[in-house]
Amino acid sequence: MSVLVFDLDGTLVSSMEDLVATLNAVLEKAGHGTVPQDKVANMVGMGAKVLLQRGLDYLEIEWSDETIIPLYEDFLDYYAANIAVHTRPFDGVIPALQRFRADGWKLAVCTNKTERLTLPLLAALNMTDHFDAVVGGDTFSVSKPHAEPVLGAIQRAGGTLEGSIMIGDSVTDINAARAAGIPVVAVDFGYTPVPVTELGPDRIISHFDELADAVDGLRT
Ligand SMILES: O=C(O)COP(=O)(O)O
Ligand SMILES: [Mg+2]
Repeated sequence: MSVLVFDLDGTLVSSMEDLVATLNAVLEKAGHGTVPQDKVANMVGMGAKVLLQRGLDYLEIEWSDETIIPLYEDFLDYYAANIAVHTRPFDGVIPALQRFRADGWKLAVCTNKTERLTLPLLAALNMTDHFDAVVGGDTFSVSKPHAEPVLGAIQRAGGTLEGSIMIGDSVTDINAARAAGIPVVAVDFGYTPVPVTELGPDRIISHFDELADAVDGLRT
């Protein structure tokens, strides 16, 4: 059976407001000021530690692997306590997941968000049961754009590489899909500094209602 492998932030869920609130709460508490929301959209996709690093770079504050640690712990705590204040699945996501599953697809999440945040977020949004496997940024020793988490998600979902498709919102997802050797559908409403039209995905959709046609087009 083939697997649809979904990215999480910016693909399945609109999480920007909660990510911005968390990032800025942590930075402010440390006396570093805040980052505007439209800038944060370009910083998401490689997990919370990289988000903090990019936020500090934007504010021109020097950081080291060591000075990031307490900020990262604060981030995990604050975000865990405020994980779905504004975060919701994008329009059409849930019915699309239900339809694909009814059609015999296996479904997986492959995100660079750490498992410790991914699992509670999916639970808070009642989305856990839609998936046959959930892979986070720390499930394997490497994260997207490496192939391993994508391949691991397919394997854990009980599917085959053949016929499987990745759905994501950024270059990280597109490169991970390429590395795994599967086609990729990009959503154009996610979080990426470079528009997906410039990243060469196999298909682009603007709404989850378009995913079935995109998937059909990749299978014929
Ligand atoms: O940066 C993150 O926290 C994770 O982002 P992703 O779900 O788009 O992989
Ligand atoms: Mg994403």
